[in-house]
Amino acid sequence: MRVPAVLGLKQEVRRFTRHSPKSRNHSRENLSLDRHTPGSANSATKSISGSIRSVDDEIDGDNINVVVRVRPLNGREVKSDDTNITQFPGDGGIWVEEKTGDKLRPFTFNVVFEPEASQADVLEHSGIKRLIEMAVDGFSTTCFCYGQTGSGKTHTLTGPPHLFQSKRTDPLHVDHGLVFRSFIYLYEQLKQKSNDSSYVIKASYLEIYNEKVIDLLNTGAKKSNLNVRWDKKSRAFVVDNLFSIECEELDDLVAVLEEGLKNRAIGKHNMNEHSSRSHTILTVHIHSEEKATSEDNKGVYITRHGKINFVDLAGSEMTKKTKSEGKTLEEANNINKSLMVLGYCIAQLSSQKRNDRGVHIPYRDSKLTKLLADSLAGNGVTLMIACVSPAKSNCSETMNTLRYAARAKKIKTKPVVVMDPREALIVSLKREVNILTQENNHLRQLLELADSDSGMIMPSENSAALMAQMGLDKNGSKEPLDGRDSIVSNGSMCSRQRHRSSSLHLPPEALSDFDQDEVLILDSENGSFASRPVSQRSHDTLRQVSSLLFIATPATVKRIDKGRLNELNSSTLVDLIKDYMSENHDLRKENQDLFSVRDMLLRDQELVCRENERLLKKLEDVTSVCCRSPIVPVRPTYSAELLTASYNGSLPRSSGHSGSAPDLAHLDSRSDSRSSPVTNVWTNPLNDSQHLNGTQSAKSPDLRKGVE
Ligand SMILES: Nc1ncnc2c1ncn2[C@@H]1O[C@H](COP(=O)(O)OP(=O)(O)OP(=O)(O)O)[C@@H](O)[C@H]1O
Repeated sequence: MRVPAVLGLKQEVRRFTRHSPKSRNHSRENLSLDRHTPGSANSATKSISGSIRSVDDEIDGDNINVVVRVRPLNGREVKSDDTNITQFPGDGGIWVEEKTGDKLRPFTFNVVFEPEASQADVLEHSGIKRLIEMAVDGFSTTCFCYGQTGSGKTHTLTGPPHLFQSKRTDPLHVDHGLVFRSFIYLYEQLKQKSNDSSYVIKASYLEIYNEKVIDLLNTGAKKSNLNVRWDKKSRAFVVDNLFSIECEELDDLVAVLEEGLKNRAIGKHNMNEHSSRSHTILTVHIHSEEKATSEDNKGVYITRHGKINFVDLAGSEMTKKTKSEGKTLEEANNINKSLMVLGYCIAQLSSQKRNDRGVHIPYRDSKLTKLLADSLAGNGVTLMIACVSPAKSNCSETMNTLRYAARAKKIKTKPVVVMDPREALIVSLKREVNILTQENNHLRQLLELADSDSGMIMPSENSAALMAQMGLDKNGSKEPLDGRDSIVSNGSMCSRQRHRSSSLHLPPEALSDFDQDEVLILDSENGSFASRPVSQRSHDTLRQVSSLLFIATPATVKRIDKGRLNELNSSTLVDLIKDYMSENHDLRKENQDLFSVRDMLLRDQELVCRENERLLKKLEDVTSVCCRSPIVPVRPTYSAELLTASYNGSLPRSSGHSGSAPDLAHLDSRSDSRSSPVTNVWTNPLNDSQHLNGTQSAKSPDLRKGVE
């Protein structure tokens, strides 16, 4: 479904699909994380015993969320009789046996996935779903996989290499990784959103190979090194000239993934047949536009720019073990160097000293850390998946990874919603106008300009004479007032004081009795002045108004001896009242100016909206002629198949797939496992007493060392 929508000021090529937000659980401009618990994830969590502690439940404020995935022993390790050194006590714990017979080293994370955990489990319980939801809501989010070479990072993110190598990818394959599954979840989310919102999805894919940034979607520019620079406006590092492909449908996004996987640098070494020789960052940008519904922002369209980065880091390597030589050795050195900088940044960010001033985080020391800077300690939300091998032969690497991960867990970020600056300004100005309008009303009340008997200035003999002298009618008004700004009624007339020391000719002693934050009210009975307090808030507001409209701020309020006002001569009183009248006039003008600012903003916005509508119509014409990026290859349609029902739920047996029939056997087995409480998920040997007493006895960890 494609419907033109009203947009902000972007001149980009856009296509729109309207979706409906059913529940917006995150406060949009809230800086802290909401604890969102998607029902499905939660119910699944409950059915799984053992070493899972869902991030959904346990998220630690705005700390980086860290989960660990332990891969199964691989063929080579099994062949060489390598042993498993990891144990899973439950509750996000993992124990590692550093030396045979030695005490176990305990670590705790948000979630630990045991070797039997499936790819679907990682989607359900890693917290990635919440990240996607937050990205849809305008947050900048990142999921990155970290670990030694061959520990399963690429497997976790994109699945085994053969998955996308065949001509026709099976969209229902159980081995599909987190990225593919997240794409489906993302489009499901968008589909559920209301008609009030429109979304544009764009994707870019880059790799950092030997410290060169290469666009994986722009094969024309053969491996040219893109420039990474600091962007003042977005206050982040950006890559110049990176291709960004608009993805109207799930298929487009999958095509981007395929294209990137095809072009990324893969090598072979002793520990991995398909080793990633570069770090890759796949970014999905989610531009959303929603009509504001709150009273304050009615009529305003709020644009948000959320994104989700999937970062597949190349694995750290012991070159002795991998037996790297020549080109592979050079790659390994570069990989290790950038990972070392990343590790150093993580250590600095997590250290207590960070709160001290002057702690330097060396983001600039590598392209990887530059591009991850915002995810690590900026305004984003981050999920780290630490991948480890359970094999004894990889013990030191596993310990290193877990130590890194434990450090990363301590890093705090400050998530914020990224809004279009212009729209953010409109929203904040509207809010300000609203506050000022209220404040003006409040001030009027304070000044008793509304219908009020007390403190009202009824022309007494004295004042009537004075007013006649000033050419005022008995209402104290010189000119007719418009309805909206009428601030004089029932013959009342008063004002607050402003800078008028020069125009007032009051004797100094007459000013001594008044507090600074008071206004003068002329008493109708005896023609004398009485003081009324002005709140601090009113003063603040006056200051705000002044700064908005460039009007001088009242600095102080004069002190006047009310008892001696009657002693003032009539010309002084005339001056005083004239001054109040001009003050009154100023107030009215201020009010008018505020209204015109608001009207101007609304008019401006209206124009922008119309212009956008026009551009959209044009774009509709253009996109109907050329609706696919030439970079993205045409591929079979996943969308119809996968989005008609949840990937994890039951899909219809008859599908609109143009190619071969989907592998429903996989699907069935998955559905079966879901419906049964006994899932094919990791089990916790320690929760299972039989297991405990049987072959796999868990040793008690050396708790004196403390949980990391
Ligand atoms: N959880 C798992 N279940 C089954 N096989 C796995 C799992 N994790 C990894 N593997 C297999 O182990 C091998 C190495 O995994 P992978 O290539 O993902 O490692 P990596 O950490 O990305 O390595 P590198 O850093 O060298 O790229 C692959 O054949 C992969 O399919």
